[in-house]
Amino acid sequence: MATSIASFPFLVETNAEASILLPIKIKRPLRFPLFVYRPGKCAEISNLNASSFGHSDSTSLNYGGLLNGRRRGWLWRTNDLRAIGKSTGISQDDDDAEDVLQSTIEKSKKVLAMQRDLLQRIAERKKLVSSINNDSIFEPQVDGNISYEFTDDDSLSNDSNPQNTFISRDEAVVYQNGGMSSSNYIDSSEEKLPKASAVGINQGFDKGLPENDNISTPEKAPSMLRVDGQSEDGKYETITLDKASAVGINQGFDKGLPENDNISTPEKAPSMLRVDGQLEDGKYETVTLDNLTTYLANSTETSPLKVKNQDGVREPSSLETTSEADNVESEGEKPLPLAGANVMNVILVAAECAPWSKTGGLGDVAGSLPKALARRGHRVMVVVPRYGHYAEPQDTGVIRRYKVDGQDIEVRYFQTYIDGVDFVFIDSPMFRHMGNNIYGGNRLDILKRMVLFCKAAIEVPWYVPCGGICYGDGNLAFIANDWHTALLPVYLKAYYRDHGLMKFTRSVLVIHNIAHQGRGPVDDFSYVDLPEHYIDLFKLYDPLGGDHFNIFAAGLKTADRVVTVSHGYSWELKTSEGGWGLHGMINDNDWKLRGIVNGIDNKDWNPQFDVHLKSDGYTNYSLETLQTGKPQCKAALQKELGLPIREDIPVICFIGRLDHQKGVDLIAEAVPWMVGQNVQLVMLGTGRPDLEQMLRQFECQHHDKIRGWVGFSVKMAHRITAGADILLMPSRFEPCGLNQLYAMNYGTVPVVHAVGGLRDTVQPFDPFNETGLGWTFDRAESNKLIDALGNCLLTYREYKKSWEGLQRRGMAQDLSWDNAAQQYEEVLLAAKYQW
Ligand SMILES: Nc1ncnc2c1ncn2[C@@H]1O[C@H](COP(=O)(O)OP(=O)(O)O[C@H]2O[C@H](CO)[C@@H](O)[C@H](O)[C@H]2O)[C@@H](O)[C@H]1O
Repeated sequence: MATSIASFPFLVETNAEASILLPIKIKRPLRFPLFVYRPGKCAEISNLNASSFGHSDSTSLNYGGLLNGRRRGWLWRTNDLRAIGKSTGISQDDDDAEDVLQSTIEKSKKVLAMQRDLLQRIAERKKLVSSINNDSIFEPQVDGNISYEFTDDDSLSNDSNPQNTFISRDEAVVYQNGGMSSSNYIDSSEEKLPKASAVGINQGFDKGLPENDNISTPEKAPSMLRVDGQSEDGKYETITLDKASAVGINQGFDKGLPENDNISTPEKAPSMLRVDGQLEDGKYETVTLDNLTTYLANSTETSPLKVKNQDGVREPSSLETTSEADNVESEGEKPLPLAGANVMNVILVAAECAPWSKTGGLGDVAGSLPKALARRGHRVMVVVPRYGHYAEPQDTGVIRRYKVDGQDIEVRYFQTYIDGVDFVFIDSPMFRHMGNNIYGGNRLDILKRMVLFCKAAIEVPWYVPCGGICYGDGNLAFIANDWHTALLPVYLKAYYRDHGLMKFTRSVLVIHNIAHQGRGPVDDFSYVDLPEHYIDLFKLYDPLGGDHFNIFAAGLKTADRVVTVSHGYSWELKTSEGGWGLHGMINDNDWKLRGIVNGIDNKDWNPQFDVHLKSDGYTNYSLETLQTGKPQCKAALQKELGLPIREDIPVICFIGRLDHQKGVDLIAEAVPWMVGQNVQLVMLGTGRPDLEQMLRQFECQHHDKIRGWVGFSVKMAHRITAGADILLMPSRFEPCGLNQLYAMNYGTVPVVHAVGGLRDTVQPFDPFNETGLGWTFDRAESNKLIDALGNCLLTYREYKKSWEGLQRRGMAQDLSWDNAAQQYEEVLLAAKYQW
């Protein structure tokens, strides 16, 4: 019986031209040729032919390797595959072939068993996750690491304890991409890492495995595959495969297995694993683990695999499967991505991105919005400067040079793939060692850094392969953020679109804070390196300073669409008070402006999973355990800060930048009143030196009631949010505000100035109807703050049920990014179809 390649949709035959993974942990000489790519030198791909390994058979046999984790690998001997499928030129009645056949059947069974195990673990994890939070937006992680080891008997073996097998530091996998660049995805910072879990993704072999079964190479076999996964320890792993390794992801098991050996597909398997493939015709496909089994199951002869091409359009591939896939129980049709046919390539460009770099809310947004867009099915990248040495990103080997102020500056690109998002870091001496002083230096220093950053970021889709494939400039939208990257839309136009390049690339500019605009004297124009006539975009008349140079202005005019981070702020931006000199222009461009309220990262900022609540007496809690968990966190906070541990005393907190915007001076004015209220006040912030000093002074003066923590501590921000009862946000203006969202998610009741995003997100408490989420006051004045806080304290003390209702309503909200991501998608689409 002939078995066509349709049974093995991912099973491909490699040839000498194909790049190949380094096999790892080979315990005895291989008997087969091995193509080895040596890092950095594609010319050194060497064909270690059969004789190199003491084997006389010169038949081109290959090893497919799928590196798991960052360290673990397994090897698949193509010879075996041929033995079951394709005539290799080796006599099929050869005893060896029979042996190989038998061993392959054995291996197949093992692989199936492992797959079952993986799926079971996935199902368990999924059950756990769904029991934790039905509404949770975060993606469950795979902890079912299945490993394959190339053992002495040349068989694929499964290590029952996946944590036990590792490859050493110098064992690496490198891919080579068209000679343009190479990327080493192995993180050498860890001595030992768990093995990959993706290798268990297959659907079996062929029953019976007839002697002369052929395996033919599909016309359009994936030439580059990538598997990304998150392991139990939270480490991320990226594996790039080529054709040779694609054999590891195969399909079709099963003949010869017991009748009831069906594989159950969990309702929704974790999507932490992703397989990206590029077809030979340049088309691109993505399979995540959450859809992989369905993907495979659906890919019958009559239902060809759906693939996503580089333009994001899903279309059938020539890869097909046989009805063997029917042996896998699928729980239903794989739904299309939420974005449907609208999937796009999206690149968010920002000056900071949590957790690597963060000075405020922009970092949070850059770290979490892209993940929500990716969950909708878009191919998403974040580009951010590399301010220090970060553990996850690896050097892609891509080097480019850009002119800044007449000098050629070299940049390198680092890359990692986490939660469905490619994070690309631009490395240059100009960014390096900035640490957390991201915006340090004088005006021109920052300007030059941003010129370099925007120039380098815009060409990432051309030059930086992610998972082996560059994004390209078709069906692509950039999301630039604040003035730091407002040059990007301008460069897109001036350098590219004006010259017929990047014709299908669009830009969206997000206003997080209009107060910072990248202003300077008109002469600053010489630093941005643009044709003379572009100066008009930057020139702005200011009643105070006359004509000046304004980067935000140029970005707002040039971007295809503009978003700001709440509806309230989009309205305020158009007023002379809220527009900070740009209101006229924003009014002129009103047609392309939209307000979208930020979401929060439900994984990082979730009291149920918060990693900062796992020690020092803190505890994770949820709506169900609010009444015990939150008081425990409060006591732990009081203890950590050296305050009296008193459950009955309300803890009021403030977290944020110490500047005019945040209204911390209004809190200062209210402090004399507050200390008479038998409350505790905890303030965390950095910023203006005078305000920092003020915090210290309050702590000295009222040591039994006030703590002023001067510094930037993410851990303390989380702990304070969990342990406090009340959050104060008397911001003078607040485009969105994230702290009030975090607070509500933690059952901490906000008292806010009703402005911008604060007004949008904190519905005032109505004691008659028991509705609302907190207290608001309508003017940024300390007496207004005192009024609102007074009512809040009264409710806290006298109306416990109402208080609990406030907490619960806050926690029950869906504050996730999913809703916002959908709205961003609409904006991206509008930009896409805009000419
Ligand atoms: N000392 C400290 N230690 C630890 N963490 C600290 C800290 N000071 C601040 N943070 C953290 O920084 C973030 C601040 O976010 P915000 O949205 O409140 O303000 P920001 O003004 O920076 O952001 C701008 O952009 C965001 C995103 O769009 C808008 O929400 C906002 O209105 C706009 O002003 C929060 O995650 C907070 O916990």
